[in-house]
Amino acid sequence: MAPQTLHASLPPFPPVPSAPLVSVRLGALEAGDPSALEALWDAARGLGFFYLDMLGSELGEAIVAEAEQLNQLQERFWSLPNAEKDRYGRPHLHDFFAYRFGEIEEKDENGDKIRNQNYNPRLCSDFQIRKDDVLGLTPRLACPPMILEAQALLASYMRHCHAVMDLLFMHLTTLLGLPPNTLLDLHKLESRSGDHVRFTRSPVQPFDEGTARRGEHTDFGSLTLLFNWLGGLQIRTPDTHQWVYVKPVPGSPIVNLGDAMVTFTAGLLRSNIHRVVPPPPPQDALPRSSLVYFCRPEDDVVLRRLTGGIIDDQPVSESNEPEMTAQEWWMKRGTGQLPGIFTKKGFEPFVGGGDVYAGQSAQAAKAGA
Ligand SMILES: O=C(O)CCC(=O)C(=O)O
Ligand SMILES: [Fe+2]
Repeated sequence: MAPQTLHASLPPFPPVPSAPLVSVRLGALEAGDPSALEALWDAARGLGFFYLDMLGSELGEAIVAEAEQLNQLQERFWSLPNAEKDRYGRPHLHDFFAYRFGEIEEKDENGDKIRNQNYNPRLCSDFQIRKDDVLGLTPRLACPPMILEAQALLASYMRHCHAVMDLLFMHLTTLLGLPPNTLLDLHKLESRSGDHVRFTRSPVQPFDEGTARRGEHTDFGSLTLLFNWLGGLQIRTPDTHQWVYVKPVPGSPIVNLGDAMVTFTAGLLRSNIHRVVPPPPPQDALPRSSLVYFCRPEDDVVLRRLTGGIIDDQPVSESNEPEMTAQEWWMKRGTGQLPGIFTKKGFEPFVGGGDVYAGQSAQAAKAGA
């Protein structure tokens, strides 16, 4: 039986224009169904986003059920007092794997930011739980007792999400004409990597263009598996350049490709820009959460184009940028040290002025996807 999800108990997603994501059935990918592979290939090159329909797959339905449980856990996490959450925040814990929050910037007469924990409402917040901590691959960062108590659930969820990633990597390797296991070998579950689960939270707030722009980003890992229950995620469509909502679909989380896949494939695959804004009415009266699994290349993988298959037919771009390992890349991108935006042409650092989107992406780096 299909797992129950929270969607049905929430106000409905309204009939606003929404992004044309195709739906790919996980069960069909597991069976190697050629039409599902074709849909995966088109989505990976076209929009870089698709729904992954979990229903009818044992693995998929387990993930949906676990995501609901983790969403209940994140409700409890978000209801902790701010002072308690701050114990697990930057900079005490880790520059990237930590609790982070944005605030409405109140300035004093000198233009200095007023820090008043009780007054300034917290804007979008997130909390990261590292795969290597949960699977015992690294000394564990401090975390609230409720997270430790959910160890079995988190470990199972991470293993299950990674199994989905493995399946996608296997098919994408074949579709790209690469030697067997090429992408799998760069993303082994038991190797150290920047994979993590993210809880995100946005309070009820009016739409604000400046805030929306600061959050525009591409994900800088390889593949992302995203559950959300209310609208608010928007992507900018490659053809019309319009921001459009992505409708949450029960049982069908969203998969999107990140910057590493663009680099590995010399621009064949797409990492599309996206952002989170308040949900469309009538969903805007509720705070919004999402649950994200980010899959990144193993820490010591050097980010450069792969050789083989149809990647070899791609033009060679002249770049003087120094090569980085995956770990250097996510650390720099995730902590705002490398503002910029990733496009088909590769990474474009923000140098100021000019492109209307460049300023947004400089700030987007702070969104730390
Ligand atoms: O909350 C969402 O729906 C998307 C979150 C996201 O894009 C991210 O955390 O990178
Ligand atoms: Fe994202």
